[in-house]
Amino acid sequence: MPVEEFMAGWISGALGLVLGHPFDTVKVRLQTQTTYRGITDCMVKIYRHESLLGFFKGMSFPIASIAVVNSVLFGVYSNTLLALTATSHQERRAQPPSYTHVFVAGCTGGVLQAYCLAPFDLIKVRLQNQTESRVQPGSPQPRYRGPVHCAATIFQEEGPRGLFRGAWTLMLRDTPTLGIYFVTYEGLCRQYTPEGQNPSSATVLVAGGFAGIASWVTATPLDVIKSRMQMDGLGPKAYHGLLDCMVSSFRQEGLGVFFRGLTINSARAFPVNAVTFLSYEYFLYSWG
Ligand SMILES: CN(C)C(=N)NCCC[C@H](N)C(=O)O
Repeated sequence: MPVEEFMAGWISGALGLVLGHPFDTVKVRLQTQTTYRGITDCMVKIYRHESLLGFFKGMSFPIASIAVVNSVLFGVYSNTLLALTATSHQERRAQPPSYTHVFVAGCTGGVLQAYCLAPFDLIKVRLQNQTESRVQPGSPQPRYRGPVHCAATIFQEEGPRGLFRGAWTLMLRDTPTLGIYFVTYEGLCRQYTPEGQNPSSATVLVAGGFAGIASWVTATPLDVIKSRMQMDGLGPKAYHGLLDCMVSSFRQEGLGVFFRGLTINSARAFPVNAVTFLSYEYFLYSWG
């Protein structure tokens, strides 16, 4: 099993993550809290109350976890394509796989990465939703002191299964959307690259960016529900499951609730995934 794909997936994921984390914090706040009037209001309030550090809350853990998550995604994707088409990454430019194979491989990567991502994502969302200031003396102590304390507290208060709160929704979100992610990337690369050649860096950047947007636009409705289910372990339970969360969010806030964070998700997706794909292709090319 080629391990380069796993390594390249890890490093490229980490680069994309640092770039996109401030956008991600704003998105999570907009999806789960009703105190903000929009993206600008949310950004101004975070900056005033929590300083620049507020945008980077909950980032240390994803940096560690991206090693697992992104390497699983790209490694499983590429190795599934290898199993389906018997072509390696280098051979695929001359013998491109069918879009059905690309979609199936993307979905397979999506299921497995969602399973690994679930506890890390839960901790990230809980930490991002703490609005207490770290820099103002005398302000109230946040519930979680950091990622390890957060994991231990969830384990104690909500049990081991608590660490997988929202995992099904995450899997439903990621399985088809990661198929869409890789199909969009492949489609755009093929469209703008002469047959048999490798795509240029500009093509990889644009195709990666649009792959990110296409997948996040389709992922946003379940992303909102996933974030709400993850926050539901705190205090009295508001939802009896995924369907109940969808129905009661719709009843209380209308159809628009499923598109909360869509703009910020798309704005974040372009640079993050442009950098992710560019560095992924670069590492595979230089190690190849
Ligand atoms: C729609 N979904 C779930 C994705 N496209 N997932 C792939 C993750 C890529 C990158 N780390 C990111 O966070 O955008």
